[in-house]
Amino acid sequence: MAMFTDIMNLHEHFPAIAGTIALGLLLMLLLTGFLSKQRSRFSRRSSSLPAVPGLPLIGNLLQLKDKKPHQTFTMWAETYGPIYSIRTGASTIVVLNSTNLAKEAMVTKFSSISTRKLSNALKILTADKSMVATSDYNDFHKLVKRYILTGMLGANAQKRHRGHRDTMIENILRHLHTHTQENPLTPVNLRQIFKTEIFSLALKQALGKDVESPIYVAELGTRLSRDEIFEVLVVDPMMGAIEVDWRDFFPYLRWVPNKSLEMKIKRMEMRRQAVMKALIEEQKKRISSGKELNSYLDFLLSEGKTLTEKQLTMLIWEAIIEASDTTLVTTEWVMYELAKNPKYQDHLYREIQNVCGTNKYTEEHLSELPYLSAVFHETLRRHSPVPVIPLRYVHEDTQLGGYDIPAGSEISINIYGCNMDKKQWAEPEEWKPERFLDSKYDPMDLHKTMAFGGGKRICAGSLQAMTISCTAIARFVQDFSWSLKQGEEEDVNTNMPKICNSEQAMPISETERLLAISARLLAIMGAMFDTLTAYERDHFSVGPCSLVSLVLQVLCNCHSEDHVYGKADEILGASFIFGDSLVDAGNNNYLSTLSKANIPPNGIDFKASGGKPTGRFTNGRTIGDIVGEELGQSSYAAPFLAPNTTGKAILNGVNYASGGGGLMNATGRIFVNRLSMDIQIDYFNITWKQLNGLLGASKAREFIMKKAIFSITVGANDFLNNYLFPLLSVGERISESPDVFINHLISNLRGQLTRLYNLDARKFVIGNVGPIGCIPYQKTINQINQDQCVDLPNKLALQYNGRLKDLLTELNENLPGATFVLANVYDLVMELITNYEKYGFKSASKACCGNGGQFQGIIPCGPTSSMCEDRSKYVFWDPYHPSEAANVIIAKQLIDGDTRYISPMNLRHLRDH
Ligand code: HEM
Repeated sequence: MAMFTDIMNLHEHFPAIAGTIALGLLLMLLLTGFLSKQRSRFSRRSSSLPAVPGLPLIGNLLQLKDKKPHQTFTMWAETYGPIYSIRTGASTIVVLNSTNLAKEAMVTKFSSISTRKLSNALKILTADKSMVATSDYNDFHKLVKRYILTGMLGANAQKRHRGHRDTMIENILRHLHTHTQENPLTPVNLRQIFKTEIFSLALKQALGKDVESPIYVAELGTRLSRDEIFEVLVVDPMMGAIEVDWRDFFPYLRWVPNKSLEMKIKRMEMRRQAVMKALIEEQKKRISSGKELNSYLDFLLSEGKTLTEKQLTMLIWEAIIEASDTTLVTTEWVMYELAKNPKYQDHLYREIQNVCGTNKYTEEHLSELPYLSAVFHETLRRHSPVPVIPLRYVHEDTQLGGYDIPAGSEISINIYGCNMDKKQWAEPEEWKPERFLDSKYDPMDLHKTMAFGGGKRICAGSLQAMTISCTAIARFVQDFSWSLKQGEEEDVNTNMPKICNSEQAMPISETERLLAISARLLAIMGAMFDTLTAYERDHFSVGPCSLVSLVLQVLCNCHSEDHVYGKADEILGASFIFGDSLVDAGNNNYLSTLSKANIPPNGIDFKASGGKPTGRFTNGRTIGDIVGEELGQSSYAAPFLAPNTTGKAILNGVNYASGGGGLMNATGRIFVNRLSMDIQIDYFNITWKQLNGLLGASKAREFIMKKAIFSITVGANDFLNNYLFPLLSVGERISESPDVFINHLISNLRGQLTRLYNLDARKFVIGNVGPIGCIPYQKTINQINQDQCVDLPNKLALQYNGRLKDLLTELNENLPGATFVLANVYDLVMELITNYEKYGFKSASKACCGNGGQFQGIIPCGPTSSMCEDRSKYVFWDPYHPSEAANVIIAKQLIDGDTRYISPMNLRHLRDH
């Protein structure tokens, strides 16, 4: 179902990808033979199954642009009937829109339609189906579904977790009361409070304990707060699940690499594994000390002896992520409807009063409150949090609704469509709880609608969802009166779930019960069931990761590094290069970013590419290239994100540097995308695992420790594109003094270097920040003279450099076996700028390539820039970066120079150390 989410994004970004589709069409023509075979097979066997007409090759993708897929499916059902087929790229999907057909697929024909179809991203995120919800229906599924029901979600297990639920409800109520007392006129952010508490419940049920203080995650080498853990375990995987991968639509293009996406997902997976491992290890210690709890982990450790460690981790994670969203979303919708309909709210309030009197509602009351149950089910019907069942795959020929459905088709069960079917529901658009008061419904039946699915794959958490949601609703209505902020009503009716920020939350009405509700209208992603929501769309930007770029990656860029300049006396094994645009060798080519250098005349002097741009932000080689070459490395360290940086290629080292990147994650936001140091190290973690696979654990360790140099060139952007750029970036300067900001930088760097040390790095060279007040950009915007530099940036650089020196001394003392070398780039570049003529330069103030102002320092280098005649005579290539000629001089000093510029030893010594 990530496909559906992809569709939405495809349409939002249509103009940007029009060219892509054109190229895609061409490519597809080559594959026509294959396609026609596929289609004829389908049509021969089910000739009369209605099909929604679409475009050649891409099928119905573009038609899904205006609305959410489940709404479009429902609209199509009016024309084509309750069962029809659509095509999304190369896949044929049979869409079911009525309860009878849904039941036929989920119950009667289950044995032929029980496998799951996952997107590429979901395959990685679910460890290839190692969870109840994403596994195929097989012995593993039966076993783990039994585990989750017995250990956590079944009726008996839920009794054992009663205390946690009561605590959760009391905490939420306490927050609401505090809010209304302290901020009686401000709307409350219900979602925020609920989210925190339900995450706490999920952790207690799954692991036995909430995260109360930051925990140390050994594999990430850092402590993470509870909020950060929520991001890693819940938010990131949900975002990852909806990442666009064109190869999901066109599986025959799976040979086309899409490495930046794969790495992004793998990084999420790696971080999630690391956090889960830390959480589980902590609880294992508790268990081995004899303290057992009623947690799912305790249960699995004693009962699930056949599970691998990875499976166990995935099952615990599943229990956390699946509890964290759908129940909250349903409850929020209920409160929205009650706030919108005071008549229904009063009805419910009176029912609760009649049954509970002055006592607080408890779970035991539910069977006596048919209206409460009706409110819950009507909300599930009208606002199903999982509007489309995760795609199922037909693995043997079958029939549905009398039509032949060939093996290989995908089945999409449109729950929303079933619940809006006019033949089954009178006025389905209306939210009318009383429809469920009809005597034909059993008040305690959990499955009055299809919202929880059906058959053998029916939702395992329905009991928990209903218990929590109904208790929360009853207590909210008992204690508060709820109303909507003016104007919200219309918003919701025209736009399905929409998320509002807290300023948009609704005001309270001043009644006795006092009200508090935010009008945050729900954004949902049912239990990883990748239905694109407003929330996801708000947070998700599709880059031009298109067929064009994918194909170009394969045909050009990725081969530009394929040369070997090899030397017989190969001494340095590998350089692992981290940093910013000063050393980026092309990673940003694979990102949707504004910081790119893969346009001419960048790279004009880069021999290995024949003068074509490679993504380096200079005319030739970077310092990293030159150092590797001089020290005998057999080929340049290739960009991590390049598709062919795999297999043995990584034995020459890998370059993780990214234009715009910094020590802080927020640095370089103005460029939209870039790899911060934290991400770069996460990526090295992936390389580390690959090296282990290639060489075996002990050889890999020796190779990394002895044969590899880790160079780090970073920090300038933290000043230029963060601290000194407060309006466009995060604006640290507004809230922090230079001392505090630099403290943060140093503490980040300490953590990052320690992480690399924990991943076996031993030989480090760290560049300090150059004289950033002397670059053509700064000189131009500050309108100073040729021989002047801007004071503040240089002062900040010097202050940081002083602290960096101390940090490296500290690490040299504290991390046994490691050598941290300081590259004094500041003094080196200053020397070049001050005495440029001595080094054969004609200018040290003007950019060779650029435009704007006295120093050509405003517009970066590109095809329309003016370019100097002799590139070897300029210290600066462009408004920010040194020329290759300057890089050569700097690199030579670092390799063989003395302690003025490189200390305590130069890089040749470091290599042989
Ligand atoms: C209102 C809240 C919820 C709704 C509407 C909902 C809906 C669904 C739906 C539609 C399915 C797919 C069924 C299928 O593929 O046929 C499902 C599966 C599942 N749900 Fe829920 N869910 C909710 C809450 C929860 C909670 C709170 C948990 C656990 C804490 C949970 C755990 C699961 C599991 C483990 C499965 C996989 C079952 C299987 O494949 O056999 N759900 N849910």
